[in-house]
Amino acid sequence: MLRWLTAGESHGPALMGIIEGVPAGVELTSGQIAESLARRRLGYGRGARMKFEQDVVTILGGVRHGLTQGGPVAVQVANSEWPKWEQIMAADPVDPEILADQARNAPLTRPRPGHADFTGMQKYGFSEARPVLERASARETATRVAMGTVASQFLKALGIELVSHTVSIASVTVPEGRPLPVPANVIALDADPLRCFDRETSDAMVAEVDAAHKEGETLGGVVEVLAYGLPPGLGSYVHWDRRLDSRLAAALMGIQAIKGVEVGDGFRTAARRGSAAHDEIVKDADGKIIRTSNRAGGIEGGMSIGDVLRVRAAMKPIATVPRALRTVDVSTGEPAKAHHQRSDVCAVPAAGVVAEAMVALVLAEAVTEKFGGDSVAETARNIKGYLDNIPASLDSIGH
Ligand SMILES: Cc1cc2nc3c(=O)[nH]c(=O)nc-3n(C[C@H](O)[C@H](O)[C@H](O)COP(=O)(O)O)c2cc1C
Ligand SMILES: C=C(O[C@@H]1CC(C(=O)O)=C[C@@H](OP(=O)(O)O)[C@H]1O)C(=O)O
Repeated sequence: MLRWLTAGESHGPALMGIIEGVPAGVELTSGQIAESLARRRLGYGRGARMKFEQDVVTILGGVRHGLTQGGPVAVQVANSEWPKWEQIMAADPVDPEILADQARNAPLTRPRPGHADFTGMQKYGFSEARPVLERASARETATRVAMGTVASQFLKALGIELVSHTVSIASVTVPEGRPLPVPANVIALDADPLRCFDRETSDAMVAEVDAAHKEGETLGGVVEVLAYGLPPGLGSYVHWDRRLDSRLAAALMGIQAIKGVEVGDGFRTAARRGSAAHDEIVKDADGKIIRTSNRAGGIEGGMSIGDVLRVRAAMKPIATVPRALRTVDVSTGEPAKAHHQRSDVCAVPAAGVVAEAMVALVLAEAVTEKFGGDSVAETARNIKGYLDNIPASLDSIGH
């Protein structure tokens, strides 16, 4: 069993994540987590905060000399901007006069449409939006990426590797039928301004972000996560909440601003006829059972089939639109423009890195559930034993 939790606020001293159930012997350093966090800050169209703020990683438990020890892994991501927020976000009571002096502590009474602000105030009984947005903010995804790095390192030791990339920014989309990026392409992908695998489309995406920026607009888009090297049989058809697809969908929908999830060809499959929608089972020249296509995205019946896993997530445009949206000032009851200080124009490339982390966490959980193991070597032995015992008549890809 693998479980994890995050804590911390957007402008707090640090974010914190704890992941429990990671076998011993997984290679992990704070440098690797810092590298993943740096990938999350990438992307053309992110706001000023990405430049001046820094994530400072400390592993507080569960790792010794670069290897997990089997206990919970605790990671702190400290915020280099904390000194500016020390009083406003202090855990302990602060002299109200000191707070009254700080312009950035002005009550946020103009809730932003598309954010948790308004309903969060109703639900938790706050008179302004600061306490809501501090926790609702996608700053928290830094911890998810830290937790996802632990999961990815575990998966990597078992030969499972993930790739994420940007499929579209607004209506600019990678044309259908382009080859999928593979793990060897990750460095090139991270070097692309929008983490897009198609040069021409990436150029068009940059132009789209520039145009939106100029017009005081924001953009969304679609990201895709691929997982290579999965064995068949992760997840199960026996109960809805054990299905790998339902778990992936929940994990991806749990990312701030994600409004749609697709497994394999997803919504595009719905428009096809049955004979053109599925992946036929045939024998190759060596007598191995293979699929003629991978429209299902590597999942059938809620289980991995041993082919490449492919899931997509659709992100809405950033809600803090510079050309501010209409709202009501809840302190006066008067119509107003929504609070806006700064924001990303587009955070789709970052969302891809977060989606990759969430998929890694779901897959690592599914692996520990099926194969167990107190050490990564034991997990690997258990996978081998399972694969070796699949009869020759069922010999297939991913096996
Ligand atoms: C990586 C990332 C960065 C984001 N940056 C911003 C931002 O700068 N401004 C903003 O208004 N929303 C941003 N969001 C989205 C909001 O956090 C999100 O829309 C809000 O919390 C409301 O949640 P919902 O969209 O899921 O309903 C970002 C989301 C992600 C995943
Ligand atoms: C800080 C991060 O993302 C933030 C997520 C976010 C939001 O509303 O979700 C809004 C922005 O913060 P602010 O409103 O303070 O400018 C982003 O910069 C981060 O990803 O590390």
